[in-house]
Amino acid sequence: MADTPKTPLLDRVTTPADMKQLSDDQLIQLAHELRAETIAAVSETGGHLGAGLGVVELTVALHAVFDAPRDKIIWDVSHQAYPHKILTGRRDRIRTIRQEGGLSGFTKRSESPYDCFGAGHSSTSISAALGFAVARDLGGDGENGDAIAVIGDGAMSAGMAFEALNNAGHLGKRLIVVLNDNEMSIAPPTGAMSTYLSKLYAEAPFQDLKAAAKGAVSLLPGPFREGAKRARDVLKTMAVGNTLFEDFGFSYVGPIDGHDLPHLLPVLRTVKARADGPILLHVVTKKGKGYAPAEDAADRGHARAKFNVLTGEQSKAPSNAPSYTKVFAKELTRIAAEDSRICAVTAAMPDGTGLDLMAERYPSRVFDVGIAEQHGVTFAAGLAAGGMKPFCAMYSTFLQRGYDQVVHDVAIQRLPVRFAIDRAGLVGADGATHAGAFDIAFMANLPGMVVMAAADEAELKHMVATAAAHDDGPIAFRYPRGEGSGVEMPERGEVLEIGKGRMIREGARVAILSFGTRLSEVEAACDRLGAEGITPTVADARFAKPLDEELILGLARDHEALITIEEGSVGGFGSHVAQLLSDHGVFDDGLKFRSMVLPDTFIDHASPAAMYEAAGLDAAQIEAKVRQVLDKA
Ligand SMILES: Cc1ncc(C[n+]2csc(CCOP(=O)(O)OP(=O)(O)O)c2C)c(N)n1
Ligand SMILES: CC(=O)[C@@H](O)[C@H](O)COP(=O)(O)O
Ligand SMILES: [Mg+2]
Repeated sequence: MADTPKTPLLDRVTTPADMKQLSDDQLIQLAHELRAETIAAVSETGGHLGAGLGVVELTVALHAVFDAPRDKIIWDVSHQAYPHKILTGRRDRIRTIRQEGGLSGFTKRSESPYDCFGAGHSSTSISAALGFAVARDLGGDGENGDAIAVIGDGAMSAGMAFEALNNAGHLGKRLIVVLNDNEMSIAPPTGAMSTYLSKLYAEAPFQDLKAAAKGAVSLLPGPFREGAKRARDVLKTMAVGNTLFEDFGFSYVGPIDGHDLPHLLPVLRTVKARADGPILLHVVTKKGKGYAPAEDAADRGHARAKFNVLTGEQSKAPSNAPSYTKVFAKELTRIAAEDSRICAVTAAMPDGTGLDLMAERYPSRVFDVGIAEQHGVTFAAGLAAGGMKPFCAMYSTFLQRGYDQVVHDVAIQRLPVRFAIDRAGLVGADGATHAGAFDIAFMANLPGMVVMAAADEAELKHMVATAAAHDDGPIAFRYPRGEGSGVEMPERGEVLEIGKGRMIREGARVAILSFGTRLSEVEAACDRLGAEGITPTVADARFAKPLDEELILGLARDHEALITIEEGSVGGFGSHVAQLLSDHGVFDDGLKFRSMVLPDTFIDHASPAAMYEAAGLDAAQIEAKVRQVLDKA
């Protein structure tokens, strides 16, 4: 693996059509080359590794058997789609993946006709595939292709996947669902569904079937001769019967070894030849397959920084500042030691939210509900109603999925659920699907919801303590991905007064009211302006709801101009401040008001700094805004 991989077959494949010329033996060789190329590419860029390695053979088989882009192959989450990208005309750009201006780390319709449906969030593939199947049958775009959803066992834990199965079973359309079961989510999967899937292949005569299938294929002189008949026999033997999926109206085929192309190819060919309704093919794979440092890692190489291919060692930028996630998790664990009613909920992100730290100490008070944000929020509401103090720790972008539950189950009932909203703002390489752009707007609009944003990691510590102490209704605090700014850390978080901001520096003429971690950029801008004698006042709002009315109205009264800034979309903090000023008739007195928010576009992946520059929210653009309101632009 140290040398540049030799890829004679991969060099011949510029689109999946080129694979139709290859024999089954050559497809096996192609899979080897594709795996080597995937490892080599991700070692140079970083990104999602383990899931892609687990579906190398499946990717080859699907593209060899089906005819994309006429047939629609829909990758759930699509973090496993790197091999698909390599085979579908993007090999020359695969080393740009997740970099500014480069390929997306997920499927994206605007990137390629082979990415027929974009993703990033999980468990959407069956619904989308069913939509394609129905559109096909209604003559939508005149195409007649198959719709194939490839969904992982983790993604299958989500309610949305079952809503789709339920609907698909009822409609009875020809639809192919490939369940890629690697017994892993990002962390080991939890829940009854995971246990059920494991039982399916533990109980099936898996090895025997595998041998039978191999035998059937080896009898064939050529890959296609009598292939359909033989594979049909294989299929007949393999259908297990009485599975949950059959009760949903699907034909169930499997489980089969997803790394065994001589097994996979004839089964897929037969599925293609014979499916006449919804069919679920249960494929068993290994996340990280074929690369020891990934296979041996606890997360099976889910995501990696750039790494050394020989050793698997990752390169990481050195930093002394703690990550926001760790600060949250440590403070919560400290408080949990003092209060046995503190508990926490994660939706399949125990490491990402830091709750694995708390789970080490208090396993019975940390709940991983699977990829089930909707359930997670209502479960937290139930915990709160039952007298516990739940922290619902979710990434901003994934909390979107639980929004009705936030409104209906938490806010309307004024239940004291504490929302720890991680990955708030622009996250970088994961791009638009993962940007935490909307939570300020969608949380602060809810009556009775307290909404805070941490300006730095010390502030976050205070906000965790504040949330723990807040029993009078729901409360949310947001913080970004990555490391803090290295500020001095208090021993323990202080409980903040609800609805009170803080003054950072007193100046004249222009006041900048910051909500969240743009504060450091605001300070940098003011330092530069100070050299020219322009000295804005700076305040940290801390709360978007309730607003610190005294502070804000005072700033408005004492300055010619007021600028708000936040790492969120329009409709958030700035809008609430504008409403307050309007309610108090402040604009009538001639205040110049500017609200700096994310632009009304989805910003493509790049470094967070580059994304904020594109968004117009960096120090230089804050400086320009101050000059502009002072007519000194
Ligand atoms: C709605 C939503 N919640 C959480 C995530 C984060 N996430 C990305 S991949 C993943 C695990 C998916 O597991 P699985 O579907 O089994 O795929 P595998 O990585 O095992 O191939 C999770 C939890 C997400 N993408 N979307
Ligand atoms: C595919 C997916 O949704 C996750 O793997 C996500 O990329 C994790 O993001 P963090 O790296 O911010 O935890
Ligand atoms: Mg999985």
